[in-house]
Amino acid sequence: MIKLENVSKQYAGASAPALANVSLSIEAGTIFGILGRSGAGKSTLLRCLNRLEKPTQGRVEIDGQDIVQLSVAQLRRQRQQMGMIFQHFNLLHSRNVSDNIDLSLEIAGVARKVRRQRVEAVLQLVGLDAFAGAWPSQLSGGQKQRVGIARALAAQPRYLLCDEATSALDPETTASILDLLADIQQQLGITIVLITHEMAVVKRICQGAALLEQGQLVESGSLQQIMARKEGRLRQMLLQDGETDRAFRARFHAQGAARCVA
Ligand SMILES: Nc1ncnc2c1ncn2[C@@H]1O[C@H](COP(=O)(O)OP(=O)(O)OP(=O)(O)O)[C@@H](O)[C@H]1O
Repeated sequence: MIKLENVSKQYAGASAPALANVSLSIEAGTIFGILGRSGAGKSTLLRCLNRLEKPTQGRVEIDGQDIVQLSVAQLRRQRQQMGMIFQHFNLLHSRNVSDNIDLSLEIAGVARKVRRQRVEAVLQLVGLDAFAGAWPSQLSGGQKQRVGIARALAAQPRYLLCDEATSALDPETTASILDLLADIQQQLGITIVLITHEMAVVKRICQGAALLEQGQLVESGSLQQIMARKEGRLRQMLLQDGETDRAFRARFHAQGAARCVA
């Protein structure tokens, strides 16, 4: 479980905090979406979860341990629990698919035989077993993101952090990557935290969400809790989204939803 308590982040020289007293919980074994406009503090929040950023104040509890207080050695171990995938994939173009995945394992000191088995297993998991020897330049955007996901999973993390993982992809590819993430969550039981500005992403795969605005938390909770708040902003956003479909409304018994849809 992830628990943030009064987390604030003030960047040096910035006139306003990127995060201001944010408190929220993310249940283990769920997919959780972080929503907000550009500059709302989404990336900063995500980076506080793997301590790429150190909060100026507050607690970031991962499985009961406040990671703000960890030593460098403890932090290195903790980071192995946190896989990350990026909007622009961040693959090394001078390495083939297998070697891109293998690199972080090699750096982590994993034995060659174990690395080979892990690379094979994650390539199979993301449906790219036939592409082990391919070069990044030979892959589509969706395939590149599958490599990014495989690379993150090779270290066997308990958490997968996704920074706008589908923003660079067309709608069809986005859907297939989201379904893959949902599938992986089911198969591995990991917790996935994703940044998105698309309500459709939340509706398709998330069990919980949070909305940030100018560094402040507007609202958070499970989708059930969000949909039960009749005046809630997230409920309104979910129902106003053009893609709102019957299945979603039925899932949360959103009476009066039709009224809300433009
Ligand atoms: N390294 C940094 N140094 C100084 N200010 C920063 C830094 N990173 C982010 N900020 C500022 O903090 C605020 C929140 O940025 P952040 O990137 O977390 O927002 P975001 O919601 O992820 O935005 P986007 O969707 O555009 O990526 C913004 O005002 C941004 O300019």
